[in-house]
Amino acid sequence: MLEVTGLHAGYGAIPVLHGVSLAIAQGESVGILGHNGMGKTTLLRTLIGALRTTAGTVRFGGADITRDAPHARARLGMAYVPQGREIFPTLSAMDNLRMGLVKTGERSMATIEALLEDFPRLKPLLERPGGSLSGGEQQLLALARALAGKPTLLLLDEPTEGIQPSIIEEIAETLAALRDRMKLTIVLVEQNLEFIAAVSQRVLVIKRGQIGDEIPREHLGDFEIMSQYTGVHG
Ligand SMILES: Nc1ncnc2c1ncn2[C@@H]1O[C@H](COP(=O)(O)OP(=O)(O)OP(=O)(O)O)[C@@H](O)[C@H]1O
Repeated sequence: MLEVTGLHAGYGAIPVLHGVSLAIAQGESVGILGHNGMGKTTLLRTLIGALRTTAGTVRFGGADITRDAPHARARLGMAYVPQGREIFPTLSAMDNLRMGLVKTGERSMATIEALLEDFPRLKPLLERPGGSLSGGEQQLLALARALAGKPTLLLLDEPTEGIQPSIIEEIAETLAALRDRMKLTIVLVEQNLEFIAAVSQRVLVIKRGQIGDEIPREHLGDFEIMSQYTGVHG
């Protein structure tokens, strides 16, 4: 479904990605593990088209989208939950969710009502301003808002950053359930070993702007071994 070949990108004259190649099948959930500054956010921003690809190709659902603008990629089914979540702080949680419908133009609330069954923690919070929710609640809201647009590929940038452990576990369970039920394809960049192991079927390691090792499936969840691949500790 997503095929990236020899991807280069950066900021002005500063190169950050030096030939990233990866292939992700429909319905697969792939984690990309890496330290701060290794290019995780840059990779996701290049995949959604917010940063220009300077060399290489991105194919999505068989089409070459390397030069497509972000809105065109969104229309094809890509959704992105950025680091920091970008909830509209003064809009209510419900209005934040409604913003997620803009992509499909849906007017009825059926999608949101169905989604809330997967996000029960949001139900009593819907009238509150988005900015008054805790970090974990905002992350759940950002996920639900992204899913309201009915994406086929969900790109997540460090969803556990700054979030208390009890909600991290809930977010992992919610994502794993959605992945299994909706056959969502997920690309998750993270440095939280436990979370990435709970959500991903495969984990790739990014180092200095390139994909290095793939951690063998049998080692997912063995945090000592995982940390040897990256130097990231659980
Ligand atoms: N807007 C920018 N202008 C110039 N350099 C940038 C910019 N954003 C990021 N960088 C640099 O690009 C490199 C990769 O950053 P990136 O944010 O992709 O890393 P990351 O792996 O996501 O790390 P983090 O977890 O800290 O966000 C870093 O050296 C960073 O300083």
